[in-house]
Amino acid sequence: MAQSSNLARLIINGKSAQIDEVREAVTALREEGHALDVRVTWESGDGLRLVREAADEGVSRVVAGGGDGTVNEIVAGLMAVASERRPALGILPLGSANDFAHGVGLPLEPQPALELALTGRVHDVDVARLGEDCFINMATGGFGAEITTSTPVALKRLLGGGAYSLMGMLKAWRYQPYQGALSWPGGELTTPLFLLAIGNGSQAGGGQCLAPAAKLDDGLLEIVIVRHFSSLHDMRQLLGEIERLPADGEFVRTIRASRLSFRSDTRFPLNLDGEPRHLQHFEVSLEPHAIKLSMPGASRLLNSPHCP
Ligand SMILES: Nc1ncnc2c1ncn2[C@@H]1O[C@H](COP(=O)(O)OP(=O)(O)OP(=O)(O)O)[C@@H](O)[C@H]1O
Ligand SMILES: [Mg+2]
Repeated sequence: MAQSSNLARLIINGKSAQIDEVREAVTALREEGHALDVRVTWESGDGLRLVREAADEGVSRVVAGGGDGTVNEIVAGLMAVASERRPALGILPLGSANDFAHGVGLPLEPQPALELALTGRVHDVDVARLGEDCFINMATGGFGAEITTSTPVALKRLLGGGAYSLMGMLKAWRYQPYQGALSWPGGELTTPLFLLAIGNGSQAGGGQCLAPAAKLDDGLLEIVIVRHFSSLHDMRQLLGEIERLPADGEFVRTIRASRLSFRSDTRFPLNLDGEPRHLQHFEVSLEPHAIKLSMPGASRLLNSPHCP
């Protein structure tokens, strides 16, 4: 069935299904006349199936209710639907970090968030494919994967402590660099890696803005490659470079490319929109303008933002 309807469907993580403000927001939008129905996930994989069902039933807009992991699964579900039948996407942020929602500049209160998800203007945004997975926000690897899976509070404390505490923690963790061979259109690099961030969106790890120039609609990924270091002196230099993100620094290299190929000597820890993976080899490519996302026109993640 073609998606000509005004049917909207909220697919919500079961963890958040009984929150009073969420129930009130759904009721309020129905009272405004929106045809909104709700499906609840129980476990991993449900989001994928529920998106497929929504598309088969002619739903025109799917709202992902949950954290970054839920958004990731709903996006993967949308990407599995043929583009001409693919519903648009709205987001009701209900996670602990909500990095994608923060980056986009979505409202975080359930009622305004659901209102925007259903009624906002849609913008075509890119989606990254990494093997069988997708990500819409950011993939982080190496130490980046570790920090984006730790809690925002622990991370803030750690980074707030500066180079000395970070060095101590790396020693305590016995952090070993991963040898990475990277190539992209126009360049290649083989280096011991401390951190890799591949941004379609800009922030991960509970507010860490690792790819500040990334845009969702420019057909490019902002890729930040951080080389490993061995002394406190090097680490200070590295932290300084991370602040500035030079194109070709001593430790930090920042690239904008539509694809990236990566190979390591062991399985490399990766985190895709908050979902952990371990891969020795991967290819990332971008599918331009793959999803219609309901978002503020003035979002700083749009290449050509426009006010409503
Ligand atoms: N009913 C449920 N209870 C618990 N977990 C669920 C349920 N339904 C789905 N999941 C799992 O929850 C994960 C997604 O969680 P999500 O990212 O939405 O929340 P979060 O981790 O709390 O938020 P954030 O990523 O912002 O910290 C997925 O891996 C999914 O498999
Ligand atoms: Mg981009």
